Amino acid sequence: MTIVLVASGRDHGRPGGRGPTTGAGDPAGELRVALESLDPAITVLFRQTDDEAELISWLFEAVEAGWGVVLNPAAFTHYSYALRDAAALVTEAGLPLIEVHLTNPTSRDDFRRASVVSAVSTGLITGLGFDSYRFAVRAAADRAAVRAAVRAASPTA
Ligand SMILES: O=C1C[C@@](O)(C(=O)O)C[C@@H](O)[C@@H]1O
Repeated sequence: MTIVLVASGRDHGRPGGRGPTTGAGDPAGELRVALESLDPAITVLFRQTDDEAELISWLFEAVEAGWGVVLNPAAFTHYSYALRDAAALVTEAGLPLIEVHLTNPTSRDDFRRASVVSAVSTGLITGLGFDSYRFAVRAAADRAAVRAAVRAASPTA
């Protein structure tokens, strides 16, 4: 089962940082350790950028490939209707999209109280640092597995 982890935000992509590296590279540091504890049947692909158009293109790619998505939209969370529409295509295709925030944005600035992505996300995990990614990958993989099982039991579902 393949889950693509799509992250924006400079902290996530810093060379030698704790989060995903750029492109499809290996994760660094804490995130690698966290994801190594997951089920080996789950393949996690990493994508990191601060470019909105690139983020959107990766959501289109997930729809075409049938991948579940873990998405940290960083500040795009709070205003990007373009990203929201692309996220909606993922969930409308029956694929899980788990929105992730390392912090709890609602306890920060007022403008962070609203997420324009949450209404179309399968679920939301916030405030658990890098564990947010681990739980989100787990949730996306579980959702995809349940859907596959339901489809196998009832091909018209
Ligand atoms: O860039 C980020 C990081 C963030 O998405 C998080 O992971 O906590 C929360 C956002 O509000 C902020 O703009």
